[in-house]
Amino acid sequence: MRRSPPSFLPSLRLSHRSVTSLVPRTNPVRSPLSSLPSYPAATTPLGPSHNPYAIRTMSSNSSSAAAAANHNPSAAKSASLKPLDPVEGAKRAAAYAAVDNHVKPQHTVIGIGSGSTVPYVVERIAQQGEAVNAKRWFVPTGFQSRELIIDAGLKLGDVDSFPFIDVTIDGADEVDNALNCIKGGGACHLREKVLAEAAKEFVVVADYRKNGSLLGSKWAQGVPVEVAPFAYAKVLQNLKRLGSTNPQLRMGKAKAGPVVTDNGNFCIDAPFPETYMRDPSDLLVRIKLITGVVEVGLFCGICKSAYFGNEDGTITIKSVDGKVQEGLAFDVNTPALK
Ligand SMILES: O=C(CO)[C@H](O)[C@H](O)COP(=O)(O)O
Repeated sequence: MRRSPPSFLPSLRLSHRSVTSLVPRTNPVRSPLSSLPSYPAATTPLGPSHNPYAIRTMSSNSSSAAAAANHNPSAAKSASLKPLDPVEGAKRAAAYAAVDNHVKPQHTVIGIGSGSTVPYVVERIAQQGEAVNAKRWFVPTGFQSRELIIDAGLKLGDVDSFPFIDVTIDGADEVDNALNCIKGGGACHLREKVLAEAAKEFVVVADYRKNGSLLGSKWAQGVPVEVAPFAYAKVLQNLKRLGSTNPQLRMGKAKAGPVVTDNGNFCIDAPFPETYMRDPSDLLVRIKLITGVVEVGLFCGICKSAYFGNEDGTITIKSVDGKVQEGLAFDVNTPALK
């Protein structure tokens, strides 16, 4: 269940945008974080069968310790979280560790990225408790993270109200050793890059499949390129001319026609040969200079730390200074820092 509007409401000066986050919504079952484990999938409008970013557990037992911990953070002290399959478990471990290390009580503006790892970020932040979260604003990178923020009962901000962000945490499709990233697997990379650049610290969370050394070796479908719809055919042509092998307009999965981004644009996936991927900053500039391109899913020189959950339950942390810490033990049942 969503919590009631907090008692600090009258003392805050709220923008019209922000107020919506404090008004209880009529549908109580939108969140993969709080309520979904308690409802059969068939009755959830955006439940696991519809929402690719819903958190998936190994069993459908509704009385999970995770749900209990989400509703009552103190429950996390006495009950263990439900085990997840290795990939989901890796996402959760990475997200929890990153939140514990980078989302501190003094942080009041937090950017929330997109994808299937980010729900665990929001889950861990919610576990930090109402007292600390009441002082914070959360800025989303798109529709999905906006819903996550609202459904977790957190205060929704916008980047035009908060152009300076303390920390943004986001997923990635692939990260190299210099912490360059491919992003945009969910076609959210324009807003994701704005929030990454607006943040004092940009932290990436991902499972082990995203931990690479040469961009494009693990994420083979190409560099996501957001384009103005009317220009897509010309951009496809120019991407080929630039050297992309078979760039494709991204098509919807359960809709006829192209994927339309949160900004009303199209998305092209442009694979490039290894020689191009060896210098992602150079490739980024070349693609961005094509007229009609709105943003490129290459994030170069922005990320400060990347957290990867591993199959064996450990985590790996790569830092921008080149330091790599591997095989770190992390217990997701440790209560969140308050
Ligand atoms: O860039 C993104 C969306 O545009 C996502 O952050 C990226 O696709 C990673 O997603 P996931 O956490 O599901 O692996």
